[in-house]
Amino acid sequence: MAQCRPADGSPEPCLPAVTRQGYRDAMARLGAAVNIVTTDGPAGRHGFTASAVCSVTDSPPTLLVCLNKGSSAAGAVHANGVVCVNTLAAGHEDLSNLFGGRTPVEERFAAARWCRSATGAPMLADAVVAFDCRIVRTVEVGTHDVLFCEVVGLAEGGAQEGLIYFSRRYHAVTGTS
Ligand SMILES: NC(=O)C1=CN([C@@H]2O[C@H](COP(=O)(O)OP(=O)(O)OC[C@H]3O[C@@H](n4cnc5c(N)ncnc54)[C@H](O)[C@@H]3O)[C@@H](O)[C@H]2O)C=CC1
Ligand SMILES: Cc1cc2nc3c(=O)[nH]c(=O)nc-3n(C[C@H](O)[C@H](O)[C@H](O)COP(=O)(O)O)c2cc1C
Repeated sequence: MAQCRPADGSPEPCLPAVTRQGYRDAMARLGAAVNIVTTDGPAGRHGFTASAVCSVTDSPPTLLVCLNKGSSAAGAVHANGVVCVNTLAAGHEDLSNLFGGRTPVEERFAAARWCRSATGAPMLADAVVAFDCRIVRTVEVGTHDVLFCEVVGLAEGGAQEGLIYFSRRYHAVTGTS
């Protein structure tokens, strides 16, 4: 790596200080699947786009979602206590941008077809895969809440191409050889 100096006993740090923008630029190089995380219940329907989603453990099946505390979806997600993580396919780029902010909730949902999952959270009809979840723990870290979500239902779709967000752009990836 260009910034890494040899370990020659020098007291200087090996890497420069990390700024917020530097961190974001670095994270832009870390490709990730794109998901729409939905919720419904007493606090109403909401949803947001999330790339910060990751598997935690398979026993019990648990994934995590990082949710910005300032998101308009945050109140509903916490109050309802359930989410459906809908993993997007190639062709869902516009839907991802709609759920990516500043669009009224009803406009977001009007742009796709949804089913009701067992928890009540909206499940995207043509998702690559959908994880129906109950939020079992929340940990606050800086600007975000890390939601630990126990998966109580699964639905696999038939899409052949997934969607990856890398270098601030969407890329279709194929699962067939
Ligand atoms: N984890 C998050 O909250 C993420 C938020 N976003 C938001 O979506 C919009 C478009 O994203 P980009 O074009 O990739 O722009 P960007 O240049 O702001 O972000 C580059 C990368 O940095 C990370 N990142 C961005 N904002 C972050 C935040 N507040 N907390 C933690 N990590 C963050 C993500 O990995 C993102 O792909 C931005 O407003 C960005 O803040 C995007 C990806 C993840
Ligand atoms: C590709 C992409 C990935 C995103 N990933 C996340 C994420 O992991 N966590 C998060 O809180 N926000 C993420 N966002 C931003 C939220 O989708 C957005 O802030 C959210 O919809 C709230 O906007 P609102 O307050 O206008 O509703 C992402 C946006 C895009 C476009």
